[in-house]
Amino acid sequence: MEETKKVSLYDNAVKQFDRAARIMELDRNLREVLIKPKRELTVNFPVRMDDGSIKVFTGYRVQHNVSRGPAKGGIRYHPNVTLDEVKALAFWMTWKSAVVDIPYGGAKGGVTVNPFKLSDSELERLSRRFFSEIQIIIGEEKDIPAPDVNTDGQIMAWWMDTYSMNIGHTTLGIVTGKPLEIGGSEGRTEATGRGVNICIEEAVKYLRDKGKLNKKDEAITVAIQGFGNVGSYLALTLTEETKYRLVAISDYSGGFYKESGFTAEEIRSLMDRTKGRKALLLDVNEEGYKEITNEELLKLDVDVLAPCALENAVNEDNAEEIRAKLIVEGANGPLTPEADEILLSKNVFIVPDFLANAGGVTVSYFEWVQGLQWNFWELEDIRKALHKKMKNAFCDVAQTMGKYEVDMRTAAYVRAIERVANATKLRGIYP
Ligand SMILES: NC(=O)C1=CN([C@@H]2O[C@H](COP(=O)(O)OP(=O)(O)OC[C@H]3O[C@@H](n4cnc5c(N)ncnc54)[C@H](O)[C@@H]3O)[C@@H](O)[C@H]2O)C=CC1
Ligand SMILES: O=C(O)CCC(=O)C(=O)O
Repeated sequence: MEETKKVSLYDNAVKQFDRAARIMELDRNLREVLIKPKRELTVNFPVRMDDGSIKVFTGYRVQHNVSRGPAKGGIRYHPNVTLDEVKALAFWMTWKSAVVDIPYGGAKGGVTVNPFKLSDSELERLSRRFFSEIQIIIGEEKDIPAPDVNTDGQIMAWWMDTYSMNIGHTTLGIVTGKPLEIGGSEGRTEATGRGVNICIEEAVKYLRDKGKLNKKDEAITVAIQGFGNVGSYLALTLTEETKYRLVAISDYSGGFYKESGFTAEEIRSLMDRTKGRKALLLDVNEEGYKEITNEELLKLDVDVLAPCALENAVNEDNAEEIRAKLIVEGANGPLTPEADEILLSKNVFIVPDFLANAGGVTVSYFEWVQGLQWNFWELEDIRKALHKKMKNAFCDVAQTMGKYEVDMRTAAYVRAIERVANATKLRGIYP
């Protein structure tokens, strides 16, 4: 039987880095320093199940780079989590923090588990045990976890409580994405989706200025894959503005198409009804919407496609059939390098993940600063500060595109690598 080689997400991420490294003529030794993760921790840990049996789970925390500040990044619970995936996600976190210029390095974590197969008490025991296991490398000035796929405010609360109990006092700065009642920040839950929205706005302006998007009075049509934290808040913020027509949404179970566009009220209602469950949109059984598959959604004739679910959604098998003019990556790694190449050759404008979805880590940074000071800000101030950060980063990267005549992903790497490389050299790690 022919053996198929599994594609490494981390190797794919390094390929993206290398394209930028070549263009900026990055020193080869410095490249070695910058691509390698600093620390990789694997933990196998027991959890008592409700029936009294013990199950051993595997989890990871990878700190990719800490030159510009503490390691920072979410932790996901998913059956397909591997060390390779977590390494790639940690790698992207480094460039994400750098491209929006917040003083963090990059980290990511994951537990290989299907959380929907656990009871609430099993989920709590797994969460608390896992967090204790990784406590040897985390800390409010060392490495600060946050939510990601299938982890939410409740899990952040358990993690914060576990760490605080273990060290003997409440430590708000150990985790971000916490509920408001226990030191969370206004605006964190919506932040990633809102940040993606800001990038769509800036990209539409950019394309209009360049004469590449000729729609004037008509609404911009959008399709969103994924209706979790990122996708649902992107949907909500877009439908609150008349300049967009959100025509398609989806989740793991499939999607809905609505030619006239979803209203904010409909999105709010879908969010309420799918909250805390597997987010199975199709269970909602809505009237007046057409059911579509995820593949159909990706190939819709829309102005903007926002993949906000998992990695590799757009790949060499479907990239040719993508019809959107603008792709704004809400998820981490939703396009394979092969898809990227095909789409660029078709002149599709792509706002890369580590810029497009940096709103989450930006407001996490605000939450961390507030938590360290025990002093909390108003929602309006958070939204304003987020908007400023995202817009500045977008414009900075757009300028770099012009300077080097490259695509936006490569330009974003160039800006991010410049910052991390400078920090590395200044600190003297590089001889
Ligand atoms: N939560 C955050 O603040 C941030 C998340 N991200 C990234 O955004 C992506 C989504 O994360 P969240 O929204 O937080 O996760 P989530 O767990 O809240 O939602 C994930 C969504 O994707 C859907 N989904 C899962 N597998 C799918 C498939 N095969 N096809 C279609 N839909 C599928 C799920 O049904 C759910 O609607 C991930 O790549 C994550 O790393 C990036 C930056 C920050
Ligand atoms: O909020 C954070 O610290 C990081 C969120 C995250 O994991 C990501 O941006 O991919």
